[in-house]
Amino acid sequence: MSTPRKPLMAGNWKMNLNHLEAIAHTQKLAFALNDKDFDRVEVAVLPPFTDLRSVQTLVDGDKLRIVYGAQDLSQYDGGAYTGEISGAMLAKIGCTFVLAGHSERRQYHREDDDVVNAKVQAAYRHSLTPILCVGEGLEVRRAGGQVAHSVAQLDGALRKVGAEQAASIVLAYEPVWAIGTGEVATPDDAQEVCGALRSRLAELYDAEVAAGVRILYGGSVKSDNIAGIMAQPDVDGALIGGASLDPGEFVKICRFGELSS
Ligand SMILES: O=C(CO)COP(=O)(O)O
Repeated sequence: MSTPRKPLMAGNWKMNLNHLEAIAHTQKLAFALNDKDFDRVEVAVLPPFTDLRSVQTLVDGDKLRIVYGAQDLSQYDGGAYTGEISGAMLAKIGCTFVLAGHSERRQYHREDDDVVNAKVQAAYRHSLTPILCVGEGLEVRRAGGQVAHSVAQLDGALRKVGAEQAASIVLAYEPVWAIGTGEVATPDDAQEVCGALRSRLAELYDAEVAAGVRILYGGSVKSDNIAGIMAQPDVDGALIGGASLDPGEFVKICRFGELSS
């Protein structure tokens, strides 16, 4: 049976590329993508906040076939929260997606499941699609606790999130030990946790919700390791860090999304 889920390849630029560099990068990306026929994969970029206006201008002006989003949002909707960016601001600038619960936010900014849950709800209040990241560190992996850990993070983030909203979420399994390390999870590792996340969605909601949600893998994805990961039944795309900073390499990875659909 063919999957109804459109593959999604999302480039998380992290804290790289200023707004001028973002213009050059997006133009190269647009040229490479439009050069080929990418119909069956959704391509997203997640630039720093200060780049969003540049990216929006190019995407709108040139009708580019990419969508964009942010790497974080405030759990609050507005007011005296110095330094925060609200979901409303992101929606107004045309964001489709927003990351929630990335391990770097959990680790360096002490975001726990309650904060991640509040951010997921804030995203929905402003019609943004959360890309909810879960994944275990090395200690947990060595102890064999990767499924329990990732499922617990999913449960925490989806508290008070109804079926209609959950149906549109995107999940990303990003084992922390594989992020930026060159250590990529094996296709079986990726499938084990992505499959468990889908089963958990069926328990929390129903089979239809579970079957429709896209689940990405992230962690040292490159064009030479993505094929085996994309071949897994419960992997619907990738969240790409370092390799998304090279437009040629990113487009090559996106091509595997197209091929797998
Ligand atoms: O954290 C990631 C994407 O969100 C993965 O980063 P790398 O692809 O650089 O390992």
